[in-house]
Amino acid sequence: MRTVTAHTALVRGLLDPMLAELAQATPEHVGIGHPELAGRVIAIDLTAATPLPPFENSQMDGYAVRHRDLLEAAEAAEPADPAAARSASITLPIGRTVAAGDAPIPHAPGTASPVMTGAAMPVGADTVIPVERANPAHFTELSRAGDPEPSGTVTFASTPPRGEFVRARGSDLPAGATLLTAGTRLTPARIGLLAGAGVAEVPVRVRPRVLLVATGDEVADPGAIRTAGQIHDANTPLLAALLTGLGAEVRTRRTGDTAAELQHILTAAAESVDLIVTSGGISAGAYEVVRDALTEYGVEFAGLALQPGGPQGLGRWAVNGSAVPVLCFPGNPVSSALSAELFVAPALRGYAGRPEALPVEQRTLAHELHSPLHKHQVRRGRLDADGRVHVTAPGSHLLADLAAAELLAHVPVGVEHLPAGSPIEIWRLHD
Ligand SMILES: Nc1nc2c(c(=O)[nH]1)N[C@H]1C(S)=C(S)[C@@H](COP(=O)(O)OP(=O)(O)OC[C@H]3O[C@@H](n4cnc5c(N)ncnc54)[C@H](O)[C@@H]3O)O[C@H]1N2
Ligand code: MOO
Repeated sequence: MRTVTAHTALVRGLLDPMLAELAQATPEHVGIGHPELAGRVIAIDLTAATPLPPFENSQMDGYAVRHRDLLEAAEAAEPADPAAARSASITLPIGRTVAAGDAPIPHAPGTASPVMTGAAMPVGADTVIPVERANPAHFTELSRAGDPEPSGTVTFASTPPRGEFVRARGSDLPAGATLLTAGTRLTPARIGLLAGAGVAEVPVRVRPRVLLVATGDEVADPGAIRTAGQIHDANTPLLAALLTGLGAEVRTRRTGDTAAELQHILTAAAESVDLIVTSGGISAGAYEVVRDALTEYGVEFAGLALQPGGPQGLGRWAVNGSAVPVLCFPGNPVSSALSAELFVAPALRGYAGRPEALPVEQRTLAHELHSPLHKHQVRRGRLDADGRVHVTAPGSHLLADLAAAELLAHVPVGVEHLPAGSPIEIWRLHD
């Protein structure tokens, strides 16, 4: 039996060169507001064309002043005592108002210009005093460019530090600085950064295109069961959701137990996909459509020291000059889901700029368990209130237990029995 480690290396030998090639492919350009941008991966290093913020602006609704004017007015009020001057109240004439979105205006020296949060600092002013620290503590006169000259005054109780509440041009990022490097996954905050920097179209890595083919005469569409003995297709929706969540662009097909039909599907799709994944039809039965259809094309089938997920196939669909990697998963839903998690997910996470592995923890078993001696067993389970691991039955048809699971518990090869209280490695699901 092949070990999980050996099979993983063979799968990565197929997936890694394919993904490396995709990472170098011509990037796709996705609009900055497109809902599908989140989770995509930057294809090339991006730099800031302008500084962020692009102009000096106010951090508060308040009065823009020249700090020197405050100092001079305070000294005039308390000429003999510099300490008293710092806390002397100062009255200035009100200047022109500037609102967010207005073009920058000149600041008349010796005045206090009403300024709103985000508005360009009046040119010549260097400090902002929030309106609630002024007297009156609300705006009394707002006179924008083109309005009649303002005539009132405003009083400040003391002199703030120079530059207070002014956001300097480039204080977030200077022009030419790196916004994001190639390979970075787009989180909401990173999308916000690109948008703030004025990037309209984002060059992202193309998504791996995966053809998913579920097989089996017994497998039917939702609501389409016509005879006893048929079951609903759980694997296609499950694997499609899993692979889509990993960043793949998934297309799906279903076929019965006729090898020629499966061969036809694969040949038709081979030119337009980067990976083929099949489910079912690979074990020891009489009607193993995947094994029958792919063996003659050099796809190799092996038994792994793994449960669930024992039977696996791997190779390339090499027809008409294409050589698309093919992975064949067992038909049981839990087996195919775990096969995808163990063998495909790490590579796709890496391509998507995420940590390859699920979060790993060492925990304690709440109860005893048994495992096949010569296989690596992966059990599904949950943590109790004390953080101990409870696992469910090992059957690979148990979809409800998989759906309720929050962890995978690993029992290594060579272990047949673990008593309650044993240490056990778990992988956290739902990252
Ligand atoms: N004599 C032996 N029989 C089996 C062995 C073995 O070593 N010797 N291995 C068992 C193990 S382990 C697994 S896993 C399965 C794998 O079988 P296949 O990959 O050939 O898959 P199928 O036989 O087509 O299906 C297995 C099981 O899963 C159901 N299934 C299939 N497709 C779907 C789907 N799309 N949605 C929901 N359920 C699906 C199918 O009806 C079967 O019940 O073989 C064991 N047998
Ligand atoms: O290996 Mo199978 O996947 O146990 O059910």
